[in-house]
Amino acid sequence: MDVQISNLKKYYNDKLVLDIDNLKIKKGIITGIVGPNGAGKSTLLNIIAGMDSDFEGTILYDGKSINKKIYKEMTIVFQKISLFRRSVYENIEYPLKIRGVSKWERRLKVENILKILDIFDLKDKKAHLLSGGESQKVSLGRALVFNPKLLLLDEPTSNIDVNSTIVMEREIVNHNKINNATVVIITHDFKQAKRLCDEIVWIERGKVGKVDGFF
Ligand SMILES: Nc1ncnc2c1ncn2[C@@H]1O[C@H](COP(=O)(O)OP(=O)(O)OP(=O)(O)O)[C@@H](O)[C@H]1O
Repeated sequence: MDVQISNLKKYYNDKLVLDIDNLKIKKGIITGIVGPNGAGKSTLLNIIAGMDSDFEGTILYDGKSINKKIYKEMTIVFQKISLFRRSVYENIEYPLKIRGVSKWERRLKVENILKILDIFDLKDKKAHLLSGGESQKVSLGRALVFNPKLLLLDEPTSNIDVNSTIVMEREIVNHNKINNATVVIITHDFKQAKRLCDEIVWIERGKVGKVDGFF
């Protein structure tokens, strides 16, 4: 899925926090969004995710305005993780449940995700008892489990140790390659951006800037 952003303006209490004339997120690649604190990166990702409709301008997904079908084909992993007060298994199973996937197929998919993200031992643990890093891994699992066409990630490895970062990055890239999925990732880690991303968008004071010579 590609995303075309045109004439986007977003205000918080009369303050213009996003002002983007034209930005295209290309289909089937990993796009990194980088820039200083408070630049508007999370605000932009939330708008793309359809979580915030209070803006001026247009966002088109494969040329269409947001609708229920498009909404079901994408997901966002927030910077501030919000999991249900249920088991890790139930949290990861949820997106499949609401999409009408059968019970046996849900089990297959959830167990596969638990294995590939190396969190099988957390399966029965209550999500509100997880550490920050464990929660981030479960959140990525909950996002990957239904093979979203558009995966939006807001600093997904900010609390993650080196080995788990390798595992998470591997699965983000696998998802992109195997499913030809579009991935957008906000990161403050330039090395991570270089490792993962095919393109970089630099955001500063709500505007898209130049990134010549990044790679
Ligand atoms: N709910 C809100 N109400 C008012 N202002 C907000 C709100 N959310 C964000 N802002 C402001 O909008 C601007 C952009 O914030 P945003 O979180 O998008 O930045 P960011 O680039 O993601 O920053 P960081 O790198 O620190 O996560 C900031 O000035 C922030 O203070």
